[in-house]
Amino acid sequence: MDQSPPVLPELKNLRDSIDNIDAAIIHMLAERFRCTQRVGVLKAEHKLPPADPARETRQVARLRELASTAQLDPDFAEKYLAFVVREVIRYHEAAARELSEKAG
Ligand SMILES: C=C(O[C@@H]1C=C(C(=O)O)C=C[C@H]1O)C(=O)O
Repeated sequence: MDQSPPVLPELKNLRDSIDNIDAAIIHMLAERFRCTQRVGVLKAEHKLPPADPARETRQVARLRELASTAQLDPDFAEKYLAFVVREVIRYHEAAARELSEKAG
């Protein structure tokens, strides 16, 4: 017999939406990383630095504004961006290393 407590229909509906939203976020992040991978290759080929702090400053301001409008904590939005950008820059550094190793 099923001993688990009954799950309220509203809880199940909310969890279904949460699962859909998480799936959408994963797909969007995958697309974002596809773009940034290509940016990393372009930067390596043109000897541009992996990080662009001026661009990041503009992105932080923009995301904080969007978060405020959407009633999301702007500090959380900024932390999210910093987390993602840190990973992107790691990839860009690796792309630059790979290219310079290939060039010998
Ligand atoms: C993707 C880029 O490289 C880095 C990563 C960024 C990002 O993930 O949004 C933004 C700026 C750069 O530090 C870029 O320069 O556009």
